[in-house]
Amino acid sequence: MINIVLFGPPGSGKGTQAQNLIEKFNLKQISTGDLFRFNMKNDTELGKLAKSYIDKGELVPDQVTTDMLIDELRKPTDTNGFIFDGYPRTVAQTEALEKIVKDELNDEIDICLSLVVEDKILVERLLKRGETSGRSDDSNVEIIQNRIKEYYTKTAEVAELYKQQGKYVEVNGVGDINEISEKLFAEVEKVK
Ligand SMILES: Nc1ncnc2c1ncn2[C@@H]1O[C@H](COP(=O)(O)OP(=O)(O)O)[C@@H](O)[C@H]1O
Ligand SMILES: [Mg+2]
Repeated sequence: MINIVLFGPPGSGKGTQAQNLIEKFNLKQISTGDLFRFNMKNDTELGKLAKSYIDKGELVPDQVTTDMLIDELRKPTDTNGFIFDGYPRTVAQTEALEKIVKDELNDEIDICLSLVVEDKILVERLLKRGETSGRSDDSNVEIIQNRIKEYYTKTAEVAELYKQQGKYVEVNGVGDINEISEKLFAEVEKVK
C-alpha cells in the first residue's frame, strides 16, 4: 500500500496531478472537495451544510469533513493505496488522518507531496477554472482570496507536521503538467 497526501493551495493542481498519479500507481483518490460537490449537487443535508461554508470560501468544520472521509475510506475497493486530495487542511485533520489510516487500513501516510505555486498564478488559474467548472467558489476574486487566506491561516501549518516526520516534499507546481507529474512520480518511487 502507498498512501499519499497531495498538498497545496487551491488551484495548485492537486486534482490535475491526482489523475496522473492514480493512473501511474493504481491508487484511489479521495477528494473531500469532490465529495462535498457531489453532495451539493444532490442537495443532501451534508451538501446543504457544506455549501454554507464553501460559498464563502471557508473550510467546512473538521468533524463533518472527517466523518465523510471515513465513510469513503470504508467503501470496499481494490487499490494499491490512496491519494488524499484536499485533506488534511487543518492540524486537527492531520491528527485525525493518522489515526484513521492506522485504524481502517492498518497503515500510515508515506509521503506528503506539496505543490508550490505563487498566489498571483493561483488566482488566475481559479478564475479561469470558474469559467467552465460552475464552481461557486471559483466565481469571484473575493471568495478566491478568502480561500487562499484560509490556506495560509489554517492549512499551511499542516506542512510542518509532515516535515517533522520527514515525509514532506515540495515540488514546483508551475510548468508543464506532465513534467510536474514526472517529478511527483520520482518522489513516490523513492518511498514505494
Ligand atoms: N501545471 C499547470 N499549469 C497550468 N495550469 C494548471 C496546472 N495544473 C493545474 N492547472 C489548472 O489550474 C486549475 C486548478 O487545478 P486543480 O487541479 O483543479 O487544482 P486544485 O485541485 O489544487 O484546486 C485548473 O483549471 C487546471 O487546469
Ligand atoms: Mg481540487
